[in-house]
Amino acid sequence: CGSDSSCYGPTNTVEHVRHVKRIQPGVPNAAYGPKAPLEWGQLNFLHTTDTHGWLEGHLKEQNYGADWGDFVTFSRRMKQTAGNMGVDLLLIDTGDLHDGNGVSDATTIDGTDSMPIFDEIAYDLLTIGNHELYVSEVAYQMFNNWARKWGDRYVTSNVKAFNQTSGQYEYIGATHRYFTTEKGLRVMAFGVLFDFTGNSNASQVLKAADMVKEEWFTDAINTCDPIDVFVLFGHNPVRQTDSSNTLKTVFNEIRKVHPTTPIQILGGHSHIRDFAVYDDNSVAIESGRYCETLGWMSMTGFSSSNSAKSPFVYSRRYLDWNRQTFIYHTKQTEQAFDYGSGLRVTGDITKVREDLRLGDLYGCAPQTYCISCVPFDNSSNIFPGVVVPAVTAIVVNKTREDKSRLIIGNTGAIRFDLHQGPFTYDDNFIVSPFRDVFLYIPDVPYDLAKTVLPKLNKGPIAKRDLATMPIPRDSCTDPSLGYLTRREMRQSHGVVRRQEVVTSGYATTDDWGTDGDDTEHTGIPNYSLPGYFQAEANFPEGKDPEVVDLVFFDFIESLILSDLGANYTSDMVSCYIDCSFTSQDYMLPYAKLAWQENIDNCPVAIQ
Ligand SMILES: O=c1ccn([C@@H]2O[C@H](COP(=O)(O)O)[C@@H](O)[C@H]2O)c(=O)[nH]1
Ligand SMILES: [Zn+2]
Ligand SMILES: [Zn+2]
Repeated sequence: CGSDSSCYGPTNTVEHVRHVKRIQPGVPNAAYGPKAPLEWGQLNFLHTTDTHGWLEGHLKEQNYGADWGDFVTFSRRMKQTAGNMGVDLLLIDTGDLHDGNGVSDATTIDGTDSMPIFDEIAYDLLTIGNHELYVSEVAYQMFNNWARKWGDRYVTSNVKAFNQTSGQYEYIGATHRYFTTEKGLRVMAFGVLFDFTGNSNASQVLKAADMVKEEWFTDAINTCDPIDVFVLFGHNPVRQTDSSNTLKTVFNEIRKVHPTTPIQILGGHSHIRDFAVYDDNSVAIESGRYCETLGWMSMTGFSSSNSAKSPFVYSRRYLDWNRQTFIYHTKQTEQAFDYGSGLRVTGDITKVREDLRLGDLYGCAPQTYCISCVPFDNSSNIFPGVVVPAVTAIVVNKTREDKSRLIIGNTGAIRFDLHQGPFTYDDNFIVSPFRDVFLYIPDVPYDLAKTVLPKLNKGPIAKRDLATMPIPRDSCTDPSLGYLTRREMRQSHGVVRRQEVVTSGYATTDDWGTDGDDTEHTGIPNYSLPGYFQAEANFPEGKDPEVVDLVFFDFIESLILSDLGANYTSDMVSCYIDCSFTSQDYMLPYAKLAWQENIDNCPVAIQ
């Protein structure tokens, strides 16, 4: 039926409107906490993205202190509310489930212990992130276990995995999902990853421009089955930031056939809160990162026969991930909120943390070091304050320790601020989660080696986080807490207490202005940082070395070789300490070396 309007006829025709309308947000509540109840519509969305294993919540930041068990309870209560109101609520995740926390990364294969916890949410739609594709074992875990379990709810429209049995690349999840909501809306969903190229050969990422030419896709958008709304969700920033973004490509193809059918878009990957208006009948939300944010979007405008009667009205909100938020929006009390299911999940997380010994203490960090809350050269910045001294002291090949060395890394490898107080096994993964091997080229002339960092910092970045980071203000110390066990933290700090103050946190500006944050915050300083850092180690005093061992992460090997020029090739590169010594392995020895003062009485700083 192609672009013949009879094919998608009366079920989704809309009157044209000039502007996408929205429900006016409520009047802010003066007290700290959510400002007003959520604006429910006929079709509502709760959105998680880039959780990166933070299922335990943020043990040192009470504003993000809820754990996945709290979210299990919240999501179930919200589904019930939707049922009581006679409206639909879809739960959607847009990928990056690993790399960022001990719960997901302290097992031999990332996700072994965290994925069963993640599975406790009744998601309607999930899609894949790039962090499910760097390591073959992880990609196969998604392909062989979770894609099977999630069935057609796992939509990976442009991602395939190599099936060792058939010898073919096959879609990891479903190509698309056509389904009818409980209230009868007919939904066509596509889940697209950005044009990612850093995957292992266990997977294949189709460029979106090619994906939209696939027969299954043209069939799906030209189907004679009625479509009331498209859900275009993907591991992709909602704002077109660079050419690898694929949402707009797919959006444009849908619009060629369905000029006015609503397209609700949910994105991720750049770790920010954002909301973008695509056209009169299409809006897009992006919901942050690391279980700091839960995204909310609603729309109203379908008639009783599900046909759209424009203008649609929309709302969007970025919820802070804490129990106070969850309790407020479910109209519960602290005592009445929990469900057994949520408490069981909290217990499961505690057990995983104990089994993996994530609370084991390695040092007592004397202060907080952040990634971008102070300038890159400030002594409280994590690069000069921690990363450079740590790699200088720890990344040493004993057989070459007398050599001068330059150690270069991408700043994107450091994923989170390091908080003052106990530095645990978990914090190692929180700060430096990747298993990027330290490689090296021996005896590179220093005059050449010293040109690499400036060249890297002028060239394209092995993408770093765009997200803003919270800074520790109003920190309070509680010396009664020694080790960071989940239970202790929850008892003492798991609940955000209402205070008559506006605290620091996300203050978001998006296409609709500045009223999207569910709880008002004063904002967070966010200094730009270069794409790469460098440490100089064992340099002679007062003069330059003649040659250096040039040490770097395997993640940036190709960039380093291209900056060194044609005389340097990959056969000159080998593992520096050994091939199992990675970016997960230098922080713990450094904590043992540098942060033993106050170790027996290390105060926990809760922000
Ligand atoms: O082995 C790795 C893998 C990734 N990185 C860094 O992470 C970002 C991507 O993270 P998102 O959560 O998808 O934004 C990548 O650009 C690198 O900066 C790494 O350092 N090592
Ligand atoms: Zn991510
Ligand atoms: Zn990503």
